[in-house]
Amino acid sequence: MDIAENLPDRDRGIILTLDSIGKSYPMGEVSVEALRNVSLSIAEGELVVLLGASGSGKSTLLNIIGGLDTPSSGTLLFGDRNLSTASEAELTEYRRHSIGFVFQFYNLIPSLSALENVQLVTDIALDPMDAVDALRLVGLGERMQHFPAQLSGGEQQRVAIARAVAKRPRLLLCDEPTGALDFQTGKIVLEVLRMVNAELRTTVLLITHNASIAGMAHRVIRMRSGEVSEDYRNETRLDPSELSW
Ligand SMILES: Nc1ncnc2c1ncn2[C@@H]1O[C@H](COP(=O)(O)OP(=O)(O)OP(=O)(O)O)[C@@H](O)[C@H]1O
Repeated sequence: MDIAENLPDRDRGIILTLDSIGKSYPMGEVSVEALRNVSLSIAEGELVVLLGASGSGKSTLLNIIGGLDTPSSGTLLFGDRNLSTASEAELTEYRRHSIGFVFQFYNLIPSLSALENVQLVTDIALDPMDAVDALRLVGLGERMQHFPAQLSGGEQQRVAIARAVAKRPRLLLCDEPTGALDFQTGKIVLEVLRMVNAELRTTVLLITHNASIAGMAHRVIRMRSGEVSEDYRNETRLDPSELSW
């Protein structure tokens, strides 16, 4: 199957290639095999939802893709750059410039305003967006001077998304971005991610245990016991407002 099918022509390159990725954690006498023989590639511009039950290996995979952890075996390419043999310094540079992270808990600095939280990143990025533009993009143009405690959970997550996209990463990695949010607020955050993917053309990999979210993806990958158990494209995508759980 052409994994870039339905994508605009300019987005048909492969951004990420995983070949037989394995990850084991030594635990005394035994070791936990968190990932086994994971092979897949992701096309530039795709919005991929990675599903799986707790313990299936989703976060481990995301951490390896994001350069936060290294595989025990196999090869990981970002474009044609081999990350499985990269040094710590190279991985730091990769994380800093190529990857945006959004986690379940927003990790904002409480003593800084929304704008200052985003500026922390734009101050050190190579070719950042204007921090004000990033906050307007996520619909927070009117709340920029607010501190995290003055914002709702959904608004704080939108600040976190603005912070992640402001450095113009090629890949946005989201680990349970709606996990701490109620249904309606979660859908607003998912709409922001859909819009970032559509308008900025940022490749998005979103991991969740919530199978309902799969409907908004170009492509769905399901993990079970450290392996890819399913990998398919949605013929028709749902708008986040049409999702229900
Ligand atoms: N640092 C670690 N040391 C030992 N075992 C680990 C470590 N990190 C993860 N594991 C194990 O690897 C397996 C996969 O964990 P992982 O966190 O990737 O799953 P997950 O699908 O993201 O789960 P969840 O949805 O609960 O976050 C689990 O069995 C977990 O206990």
